[in-house]
Amino acid sequence: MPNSHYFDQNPPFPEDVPVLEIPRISFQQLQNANHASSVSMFEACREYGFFLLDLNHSDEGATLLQDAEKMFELITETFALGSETLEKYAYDPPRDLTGYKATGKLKTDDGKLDLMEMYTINQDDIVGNRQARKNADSIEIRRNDIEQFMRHSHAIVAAVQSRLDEQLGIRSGTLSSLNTLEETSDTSVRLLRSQPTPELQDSSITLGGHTDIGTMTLLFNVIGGLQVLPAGNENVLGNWRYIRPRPGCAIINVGDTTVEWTGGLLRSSLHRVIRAPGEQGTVPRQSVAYLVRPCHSASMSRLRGGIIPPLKEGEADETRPVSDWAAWRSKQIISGELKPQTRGGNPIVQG
Ligand SMILES: O=C(O)CCC(=O)C(=O)O
Ligand SMILES: [Fe+2]
Repeated sequence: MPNSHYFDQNPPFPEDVPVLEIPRISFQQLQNANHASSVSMFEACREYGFFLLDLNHSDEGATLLQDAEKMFELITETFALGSETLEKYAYDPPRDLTGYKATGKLKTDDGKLDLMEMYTINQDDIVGNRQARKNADSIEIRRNDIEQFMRHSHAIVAAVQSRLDEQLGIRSGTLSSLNTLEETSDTSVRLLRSQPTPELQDSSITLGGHTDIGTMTLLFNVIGGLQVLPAGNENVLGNWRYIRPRPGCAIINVGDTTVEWTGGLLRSSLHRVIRAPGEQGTVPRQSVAYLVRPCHSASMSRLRGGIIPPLKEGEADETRPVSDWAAWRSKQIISGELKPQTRGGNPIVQG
């Protein structure tokens, strides 16, 4: 998470583990439409599908760091309720992913079961786009804090998307207009927590390999364990790289929906969470993700204009509504028809 005191309270990230060196992009520079920062951010979204967003030196960034601290407090309060209480708010997959997910509900890549507890809170519930849902008490008490975190995260993602619009050469505001807070969507705040597992191997998987299905994800964590499989690498243990959490920074990653919209120019990378490296594996791990999904009314079809490649002969536009598309993809993954893998990152074809 956010601020350095959280990092100081925990064992350090070890120096001797393989790390993916993703660029650290200053949010202040992106706000100022700094050209070099926008280009680096765009290139990172194409090459890695991930970058670090440095929130220092920006008022909006500082506010979001404070909001994220409150979400970390909320994680502690929520999971302290215990799984028996939280089961009353259990999620109902595949129809409804909001609510509590206990450990052991998902298959991991090694054929075992996941070790991550999650509680997912839907945007519409929090901003009032639909009738409020009854959540665990810890969440009900902090509705206002959650709304602030959501609105501020959303504004930061929208600012990033504006720079992507420019780099893609499409009309300003295009990407963010497809995932507004004003319309219903499956956008959510996800609270994640895993307990240390001293009895298990260092490489034990906490949350299996996946790509995020939505448009973009903004993530705060303090303890390592998040890993990315860099594009072009076979999915074997030695090829995965850690993303090192940094104080004052959020981790941003591109989701599958943006890959669709950009005709595969941007990349959504395969990532997972394994047991935290070194001494960090001895403490509980918390993270908060803001997972942006397109509005229910948005289209999944490829955007037109700029450097986005037009559909080739024989290629059909995606016409399914966003919810059907997401349900179809989840079903393919659950049934094993589609192995989750890195998508997009295609070369730019000069017209
Ligand atoms: O906990 C993390 O660091 C990553 C979580 C994640 O990838 C997700 O919730 O989609
Ligand atoms: Fe993810």
